[in-house]
Amino acid sequence: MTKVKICGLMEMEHVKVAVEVGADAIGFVFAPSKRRITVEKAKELAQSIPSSVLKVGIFVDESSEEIERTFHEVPLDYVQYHGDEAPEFIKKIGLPSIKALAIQRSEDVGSAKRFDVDYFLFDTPGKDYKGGSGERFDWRLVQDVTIPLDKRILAGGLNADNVGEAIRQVKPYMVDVSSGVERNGEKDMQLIRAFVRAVKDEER
Ligand SMILES: O=C(O)c1ccccc1NCC(=O)[C@H](O)[C@H](O)COP(=O)(O)O
Repeated sequence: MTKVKICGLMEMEHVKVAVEVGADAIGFVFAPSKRRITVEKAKELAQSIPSSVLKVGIFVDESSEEIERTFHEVPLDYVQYHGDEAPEFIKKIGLPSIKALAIQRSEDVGSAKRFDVDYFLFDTPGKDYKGGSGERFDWRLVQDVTIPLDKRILAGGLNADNVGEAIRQVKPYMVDVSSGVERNGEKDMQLIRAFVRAVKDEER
């Protein structure tokens, strides 16, 4: 069964509904974004999340000190590197990791081999911020890549209507959504429920 990550949560009611409907991971954005959350707030939300649900911190070219401090203080399960972090930087920090790759051309996936990380997150290049654009990229660009299926997370413009097709085409280990579960720029409980249901309805 494909796993689901709901990203950019900032309110307790949204965390609760995501957990209740069976999200496997929740993402907190600690980078410039309209979804940026403070460490204190993320810590409060994290306390209501059972250990079976992974807590992921999203960082963009942040210092190692700040990443390590946030990881332990929240506490998080994974660090998602969403900027131009070097492979050596990620390796030196040594925390469980996800590297986001902005996919525009097939060559963009090629950089993956430089990284020793737990997962790769394929995303649409950001516009206002580094991620969370709400736009899809061409999924054919990541269909025939050599990255093992169980290391692939698909993101970028997913929603309840297109996630089934995305899973059939890309066969990711996990799908990730932010804009697709928002209405008027705010997370929406019905859309969170609909997204998770759409993923769970789709067998790998
Ligand atoms: O979501 C953000 O605002 C964001 C800002 C800066 C870096 C990363 C960000 N999001 C990371 C995610 O994992 C998003 O879920 C992913 O980019 C997909 O977003 P969307 O296309 O809106 O579903």
